[in-house]
Amino acid sequence: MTETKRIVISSDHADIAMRQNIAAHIAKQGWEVVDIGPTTSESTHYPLHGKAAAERVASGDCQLGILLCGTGQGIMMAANKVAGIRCGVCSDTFSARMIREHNDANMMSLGARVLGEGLALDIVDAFLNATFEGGRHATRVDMIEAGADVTA
Ligand SMILES: O=C(CO)[C@H](O)[C@H](O)[C@H](O)COP(=O)(O)O
Repeated sequence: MTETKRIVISSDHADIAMRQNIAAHIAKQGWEVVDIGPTTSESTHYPLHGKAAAERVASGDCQLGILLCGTGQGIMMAANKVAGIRCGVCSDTFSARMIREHNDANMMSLGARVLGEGLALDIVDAFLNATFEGGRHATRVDMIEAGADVTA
């Protein structure tokens, strides 16, 4: 039996259309997409949306999450305040692949005012198609989660 793949996506007001187009793109790849972002471009606050999406991942309701705000930075900071979340901003496909392969990232954020939509979709694909390598990288991710010190 194949497990249903669920991914949460959210954003602030920076680019609703880009978020919805990314959601549709991901859905075509067999993911159940849980879009909890705002539906209008009325100004809102990225900390609220970053936290709400991160809680979906931290609870296990969704395996992965994609976030957008103007730069991707603020919403990433909000998501990373939730225990168990490892979220990075990506503006290139190499980083998007590596944060899965090496950092076991469970969320990625994008700068909707930084990226064109074509590049954003390629970055999303790189993130979704990569797999955590484990090994020495698992040791390091465990250190992140434990808040390990250099003297430990
Ligand atoms: O980029 C962001 C946070 O890192 C957000 O998208 C904010 O909206 C950004 O700070 C711009 O704010 P504004 O209210 O849209 O001018």
